[in-house]
Amino acid sequence: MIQPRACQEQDDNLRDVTLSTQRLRVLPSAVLSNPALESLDLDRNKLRSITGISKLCNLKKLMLSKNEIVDFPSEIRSLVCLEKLELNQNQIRVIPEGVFAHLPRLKHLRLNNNRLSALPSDLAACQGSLQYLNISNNLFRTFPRPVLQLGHLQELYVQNNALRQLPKEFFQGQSLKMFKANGNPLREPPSEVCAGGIQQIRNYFSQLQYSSGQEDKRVKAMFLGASLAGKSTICKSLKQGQTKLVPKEERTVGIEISEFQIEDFTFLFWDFAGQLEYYMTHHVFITPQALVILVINLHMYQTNEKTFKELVGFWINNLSMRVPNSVVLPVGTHVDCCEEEEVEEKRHDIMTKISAMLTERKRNLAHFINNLEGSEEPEIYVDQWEKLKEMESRTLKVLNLVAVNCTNHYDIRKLEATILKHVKNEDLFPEVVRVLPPIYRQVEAAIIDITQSEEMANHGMMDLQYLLSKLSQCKHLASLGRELLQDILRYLHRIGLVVWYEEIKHLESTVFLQPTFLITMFKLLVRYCLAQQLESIPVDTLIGEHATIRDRSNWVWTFKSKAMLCHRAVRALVKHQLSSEGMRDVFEEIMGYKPHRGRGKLFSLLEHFELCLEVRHTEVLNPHASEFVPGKPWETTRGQGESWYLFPTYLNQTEEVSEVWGGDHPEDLHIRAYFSPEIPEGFFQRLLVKACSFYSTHWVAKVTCLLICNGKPLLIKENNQRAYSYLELRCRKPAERMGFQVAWDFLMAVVFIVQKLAEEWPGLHVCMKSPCRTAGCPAELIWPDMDGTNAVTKEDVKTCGTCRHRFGTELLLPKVPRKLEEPRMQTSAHYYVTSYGTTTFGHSSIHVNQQNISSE
Ligand SMILES: Nc1nc2c(ncn2[C@@H]2O[C@H](COP(=O)(O)OP(=O)(O)OP(=O)(O)O)[C@@H](O)[C@H]2O)c(=O)[nH]1
Repeated sequence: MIQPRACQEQDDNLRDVTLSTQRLRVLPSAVLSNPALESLDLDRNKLRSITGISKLCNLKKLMLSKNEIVDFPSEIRSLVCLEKLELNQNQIRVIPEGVFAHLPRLKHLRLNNNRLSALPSDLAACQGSLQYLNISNNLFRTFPRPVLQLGHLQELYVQNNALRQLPKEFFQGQSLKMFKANGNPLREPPSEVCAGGIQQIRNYFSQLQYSSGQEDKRVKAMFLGASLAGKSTICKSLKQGQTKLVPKEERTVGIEISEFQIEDFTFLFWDFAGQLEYYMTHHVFITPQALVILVINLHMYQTNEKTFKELVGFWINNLSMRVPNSVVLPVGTHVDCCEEEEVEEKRHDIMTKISAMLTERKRNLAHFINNLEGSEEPEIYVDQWEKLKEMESRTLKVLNLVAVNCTNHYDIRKLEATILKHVKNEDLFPEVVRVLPPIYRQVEAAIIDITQSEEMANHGMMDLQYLLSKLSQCKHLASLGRELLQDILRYLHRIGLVVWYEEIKHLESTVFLQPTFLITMFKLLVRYCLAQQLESIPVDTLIGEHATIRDRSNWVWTFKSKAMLCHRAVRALVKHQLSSEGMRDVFEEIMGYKPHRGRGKLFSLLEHFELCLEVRHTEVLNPHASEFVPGKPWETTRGQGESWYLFPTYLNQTEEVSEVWGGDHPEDLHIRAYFSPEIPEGFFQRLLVKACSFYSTHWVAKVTCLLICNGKPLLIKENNQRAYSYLELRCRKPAERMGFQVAWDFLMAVVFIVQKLAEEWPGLHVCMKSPCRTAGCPAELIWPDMDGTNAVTKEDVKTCGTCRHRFGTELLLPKVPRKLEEPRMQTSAHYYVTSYGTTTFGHSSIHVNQQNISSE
């Protein structure tokens, strides 16, 4: 029977009972007979009702998250002392009137992940007490009116509903400190404004007091597809309203951006280069809420799996992972080079294969969900189950393929009409129309004037303060303050018109008025044939950087063998490339003014987007290293020689890591992170950058990486095969029992870096498994949820369902057995990476800022 953890040990006055994850269907009578109870945690059970709870009239906290409640339990009205109520992740549709009127002390209410579309009006009775309300992931179409009266509310979460509008009255009070509304088709204020936070929303509404809002109809269209598909041709033809054939030699480098009008819609076209080398920057530029135009050269297309994968499948997979809610319009070009039936046959083949891909994705997700539901303990997989369910609800909308001959004016007009028809469809694009205060448009127009003016430098970079003074010179913008300008820039950044990375310290006061230049910066170091570029740096450029031909040879050697470049090499390379593109004048601006000092804007960008990593590259002992004196702070010696940067994209060897690791051993602690549908392009390289910033002793290679922590090695290997993509993590089996804690902490830290990174691909499913330790046994153990509140698993021994061998749990999972004499821990150890640089192990955490580690 049930073993209520706390109840077992309870004395008569027990006030706090935890009964989570017990598969309860009814409340145990032992609990109901304890009226002194103040806190009852019933998370993750199978409760449909909580009959009898009204007896617990002293209850202050009631947690019922992740149960099977459909009808709101009205008995809660008797719990008049209640301060905290959690009913999230149930199936509640309606909350009756007459419950909250009796809960005047309620401070904290979680109702997220239910099916609510309204709140009862008596919720207003909690206005003196309620501070936290979460109604995210429900079905609200309008903002619930009772919330307007909650004058003490400090946190409100309404994400992932169907809200179109937020009421300005709600933002008039000053108590609100946290508000999240992403995932709603908001027009007023638009999501891009809401993303700026409460103050930006308040400013937005106060602007609307002076003049009424204007409708802005704007669409970002991204042209994706393989090289030479015809992306630039379509983009330019649509822009100019006539056929505009692009010569073959004029390949797109990086991304090109252009803006134009069709009727009253403003289109921002992002034309992505099709060459593989640029895929590394896609995570920066492929953003949600855009119309994706997937361009396919029908002449090149063959009705076989291989060309489908290359020209279409690759993109569909990437879009499903990165922007799973997108609308995709496939456009087939070169129909003039095909027979009429051929076009039809290929169109049919492409559409059939795309829908087969989407069906397969759905089937895989359903299969994962079934696996979890059918497992022996489904309740320990609730988080994974929910994430899969959410993923299942998001799918690409792929429209019918339009076949065009780009040399034909009529076909271009036809394509234009099709695009317009789709963007006018509110079901497809609920967020196309945004209501904005007129000042937003005025600032935008003034910025466009500035960028087109004579005095504007080619690079389009401008200091924020200078921009403000320029804009203030415009007649109607004289009163524009810094805060409002920042709001508007944030908005323009989110819609893609300017680029302003305020979150990067080094760039917070630089606005890129022409985003194309930013892409020019990226492609200085993320490009095809970088080694040849390095080899061709002319002697006078080398001399300018105090380098010799011999240095250049060394740079080439280190780059080819280790994918590393030193600071001087980067400077010389960038100078050389800028000169050959006639942009030598921006060199100092982007690389910093003095050699060896100051890293310049380029590195801030590359590091922020995890494209490179500053590494140590010392081959000799350092005679200047400071002496370690026990009890005194020890400082690592910095500034020894030059900085080196690792560019994992260009790694091509694997031997070095294998040599240091010394080969796999059957005894190793061994786990796998499975990726579905596949490991995204650039994922592994970015993982290397992240993980190696945490662990400064590391060896890296093309598909493997070895990290060292406390002298212990951890190996990460990538295996990206179709339908079998995983990262393998290995540690040596510890010699004694307590060594497991250290090994699992290390593995877990990397697992959390993997999971954190995977969040950037909302359509990507990552599942952790431990293979059975019997040689040849194919069984794998799926890891339970790691939500920090539950012990990973209760047993100390696991039996393999296939080979029936029994193993100590610590060999398979991060569950380390307690020593017998050890007292029971109050809370289970938990781990998470809260932001880029913080990781928590059990009860302590470390903050990592690049390679500086400090404990908190
Ligand atoms: N005959 C014919 N030629 C086309 C058509 N569409 C594009 N082209 C030609 O195909 C070549 C490649 O077109 P682009 O528009 O440069 O292709 P892209 O997809 O931008 O290529 P990348 O810059 O490599 O990414 C150009 O020479 C175009 O003139 C078409 O429908 N018919």
